[in-house]
Amino acid sequence: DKLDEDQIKRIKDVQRQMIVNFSKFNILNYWPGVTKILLRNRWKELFFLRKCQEDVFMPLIRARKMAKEERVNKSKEDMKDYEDEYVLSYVDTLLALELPEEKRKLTEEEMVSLCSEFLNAGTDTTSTALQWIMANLVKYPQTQEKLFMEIKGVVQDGEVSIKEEELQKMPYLKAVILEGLRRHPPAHFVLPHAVTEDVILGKYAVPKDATINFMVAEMGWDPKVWEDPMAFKPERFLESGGETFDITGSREIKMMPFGAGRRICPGYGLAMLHLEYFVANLIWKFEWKAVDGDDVDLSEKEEFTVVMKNPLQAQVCPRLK
Ligand code: HEM
Repeated sequence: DKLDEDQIKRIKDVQRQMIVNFSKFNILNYWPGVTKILLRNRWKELFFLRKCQEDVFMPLIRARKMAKEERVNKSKEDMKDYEDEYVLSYVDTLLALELPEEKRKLTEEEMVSLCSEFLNAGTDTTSTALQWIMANLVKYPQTQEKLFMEIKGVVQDGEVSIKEEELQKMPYLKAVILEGLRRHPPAHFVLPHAVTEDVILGKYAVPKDATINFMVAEMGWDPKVWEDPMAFKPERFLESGGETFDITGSREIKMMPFGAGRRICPGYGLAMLHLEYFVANLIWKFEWKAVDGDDVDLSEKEEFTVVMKNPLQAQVCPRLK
């Protein structure tokens, strides 16, 4: 059932290749007819990587399909239901899916694309956000200290790791995460959207089917909405009189690191939980300091997400005796 280290490494390597080449391949979306001639070699590279992805994912998808068939047959033979004894995976949900309008199942190629999207969307985003947040906690030691003191007030001395329930008692932690997502949203744009009919939006006419997008990062940095927007100040999220900030934008949209509305990131709850859990534990267990003479460079670089141009380097000292 579980993947071995070698299989995990193969998935990681092929996904990493896709991510680091993402901007390079993105341009192929525009005028494919023209780029197929002008950027022939880039297309070749993309097809080669895609083939590698299929070689890695397809055997795993097929194995899952076979396991399901075997289970169904065994259930029939033994007149017993085995479904409860088995952990449902993302691939199982894809195998069961029937497209309602087209009345068909997904092809293996579509499943490979969805698995790839799910893996990248669910890991690269969160790890990028985590790195940006930790970089700010290294750059601003007073913020790190304030967070540590909050954690200390909630967690018993000597407790090895922080539990999920304890995170709910840490408003400053949540403010640090929100400020990280506002100041450094991993996605500076959402996925391409389209309007289903001609609309007038403000002063602009948006024709049916036109691709539209949102400038996620710029929204979070808008000086008309945020005071001193380029500064890292988690306190701004504590000033709302105890009301929790609505990250889904259902009341008002002041920032939208996960998008908003019907196509909002389906993993936002998990991502918030992961970020709170990792940041709290990393700060509870270690003191994070800048490497001597290093001022923590917050320059950006675009990959699949917008990452730190110079990845964080820090001195990490255990706090627990
Ligand atoms: C800090 C972490 C994350 C950030 C900043 C983030 C951000 C986003 C954004 C901006 C979108 C596009 C929304 C739109 O087009 O309107 C998106 C889509 C998506 N995200 Fe996340 N995400 C994060 C974590 C996750 C996690 C943990 C998962 C899964 C476990 C996930 C799965 C997805 C998927 C599958 C989509 C595509 C949804 C669709 O096509 O409608 N994301 N995410």
